[in-house]
Amino acid sequence: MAFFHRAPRTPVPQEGRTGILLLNLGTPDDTGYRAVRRYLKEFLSDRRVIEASPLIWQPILQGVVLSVRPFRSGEAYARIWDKTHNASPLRVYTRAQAEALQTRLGTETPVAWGMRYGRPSVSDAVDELMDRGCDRIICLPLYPQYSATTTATANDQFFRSLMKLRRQPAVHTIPSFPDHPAYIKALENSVRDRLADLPFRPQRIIASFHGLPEQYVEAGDYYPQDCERTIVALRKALDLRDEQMPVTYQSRFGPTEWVKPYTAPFAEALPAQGITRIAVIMPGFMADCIETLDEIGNELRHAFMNAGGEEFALIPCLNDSKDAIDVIETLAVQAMKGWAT
Ligand SMILES: C=CC1=C(C)c2cc3[nH]c(cc4nc(cc5[nH]c(cc1n2)c(C)c5CCC(=O)O)C(CCC(=O)O)=C4C)c(C)c3C=C
Ligand SMILES: [Fe+2]
Ligand SMILES: [Fe+2]
Repeated sequence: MAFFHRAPRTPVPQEGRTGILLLNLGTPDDTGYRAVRRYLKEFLSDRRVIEASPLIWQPILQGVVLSVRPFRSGEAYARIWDKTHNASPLRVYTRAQAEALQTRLGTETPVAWGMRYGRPSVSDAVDELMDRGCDRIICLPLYPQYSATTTATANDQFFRSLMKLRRQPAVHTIPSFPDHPAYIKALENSVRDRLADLPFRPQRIIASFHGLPEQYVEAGDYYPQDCERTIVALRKALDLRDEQMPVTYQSRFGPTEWVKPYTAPFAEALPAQGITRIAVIMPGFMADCIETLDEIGNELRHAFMNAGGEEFALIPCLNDSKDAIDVIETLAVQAMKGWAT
């Protein structure tokens, strides 16, 4: 096989035609053992995600982790599966975001979406944009806060997909946007809308972010600083004091220390302090997924109620709301201006 891939199927790309590539993490194709195992194997073999030497990690992954975890995760995925679309919420919302952005930008600016792990692959999404005549691609990893385990590996996969192209597009990657005004406005609106619907007034709005191993932060991953930037801006927009919107970290994986405080013990300790009514927002996720709907919406809710909590509300992620598309469109249009002639 030739080293270089085929030329784009559209032989002459249109000079200056820009395509937008939305990237997200990835998700299994169904909730069965095989599909979840395939997804976890690809995800947890990424050395950006698990930095331990493969000589040590791969036997553990192939042995105990991939024997046990697909069953447990498959049950969790089944609880939150979108039965209308027969897909996981992360896939449903990422696709909806891409379609809504396409409608906003019009057919002259093609939009495609891809997943770092699983399908549709980043490479298929790049092919799609090039087939639609793009000679420039703006890549937007859908992570408001930077982490090497998410943003950087999404970009890695994007660059990998370009490696073998004979006719390579010009590229632009959009950086994290932890306190971009459009993003903070969208979060502010989502909190105000949800609170207006609630039959109670939460004493705390916990801001729960996906966690990260401490070691990665010590080595220079500035994810917690980006999370802080988001919350400082959001508290200001909502006129909240620090203690009214505490920051916590969820989704710990494995035995090592992760960034603290951990969401579950933090929330479970609140009823003993007289805090029995809470809401939870998860601003690290642009779309609802297993981590928000099951770990927080199901598991944390039960844990909090069992610890003496009385009221618990989940603030949905931005998903395919008008505000979410405003954020994505603003970022894309700002990036396109950098290429304006
Ligand atoms: C060492 C393991 C993990 C690191 C580091 C990690 C970082 C990280 N992840 C997200 C966003 C998401 N993670 C999701 C699921 C998920 N994450 C891990 C492990 C690590 N994540 C696992 C094993 C899983 C799979 C679910 C499970 O088996 O429990 C998801 C949801 C995917 C879905 O299909 O719904 C997202 C989104 C961030 C933002 C992050 C670092 C900051
Ligand atoms: Fe994760
Ligand atoms: Fe989780």
